[in-house]
Amino acid sequence: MENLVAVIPAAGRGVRFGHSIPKQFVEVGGKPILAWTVRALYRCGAIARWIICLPEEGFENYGELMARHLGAILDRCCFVPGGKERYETVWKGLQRLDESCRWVLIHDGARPFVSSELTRRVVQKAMETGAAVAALPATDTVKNVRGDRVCTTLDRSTVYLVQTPQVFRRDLILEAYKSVLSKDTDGPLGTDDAWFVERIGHPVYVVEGERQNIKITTVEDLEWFRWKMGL
Ligand SMILES: Nc1ccn([C@@H]2O[C@H](COP(=O)(O)OP(=O)(O)OP(=O)(O)O)[C@@H](O)[C@H]2O)c(=O)n1
Ligand SMILES: C[C@](O)(CO)[C@H](O)COP(=O)(O)O
Repeated sequence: MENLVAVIPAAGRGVRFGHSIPKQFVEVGGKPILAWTVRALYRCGAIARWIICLPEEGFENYGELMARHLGAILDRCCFVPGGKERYETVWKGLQRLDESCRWVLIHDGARPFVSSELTRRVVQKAMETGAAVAALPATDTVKNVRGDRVCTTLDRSTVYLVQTPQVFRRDLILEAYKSVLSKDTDGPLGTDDAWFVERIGHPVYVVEGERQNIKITTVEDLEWFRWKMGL
C-alpha cells in the first residue's frame, strides 16, 4: 500500500531483560531481534515506508548496526531518536509522517514473530474503522490484586491481552496524541497507542491476535525465540 507507513518503537532500555544492551539489539542467528521484527513485517508486503525509532543514547551506532541488516528497506527507512517512555518515542516517530501517509502501522520492535496474515487483518480492520489492534482473549482467570491480596476477579470474557500491530488513520492517531499530550493528564499515560485514541472517544476495534506474536520482555522470552527459530 503506497500510503501505509510503519512506525517501529525500538528505543527502550530493556530493563526487565537485564542485558548490557537493549534487548532489541541482542543478536539471534546473526541478526539483532529488531532486524527479525522488520523482516517479519516486511513480508506482509503492505508497508511503503519505515520510521524506526532508536535509543537516543547510542543512536548513531544503533543506526549503523541496523543499516547493515535492512537491505532494500534502507532506502525507504528513516531512523528517529526515541524518548524515555514508549509514548514519547511513538510521538517522535509520528511527527515524521507526511501528507502522503494515510495509514500508520505501529509495531513493537521487540515483537519479531508477527505474521503477514495478522498484519493484513489489522490493516484491513483499520481501513474499515479507522483504528484496530491485535489482541488475544484472556485464557487464565484475571484478578485485581493489591500487594499480595486479591481484590476482585474480573469477568474474563471482557478481558483481552493487547498486542501490536496497532493500525490507525494518520489524522486520527496524530489528533489523539496531540490532544492528550496537550492536556495535563492525571496519572500515567497509556502503555499502548490505542489508549490515546480511546481518550478522545474514538472507537478502537480488536482483531484476534496470535499467541506466537510475543513481546520479547525477559530473558526467558529469548529462550523461546531461539527454540522457535531452531537456533
Ligand atoms: N522509551 C521507550 C520504551 C519502549 N520502547 C519500545 O516499545 C516496545 C515495547 O516496550 P517494552 O517491551 O516495555 O521495552 P522496554 O521499555 O525496553 O522494556 P523495559 O520496560 O523492560 O525496560 C519495545 O520495542 C521498546 O523498544 C520505545 O521505543 N521507547
Ligand atoms: C504496546 C504493547 O506491546 C501492547 O501490549 C505494550 O503495552 C507495551 O508495553 P511495554 O511495557 O512498553 O512493553
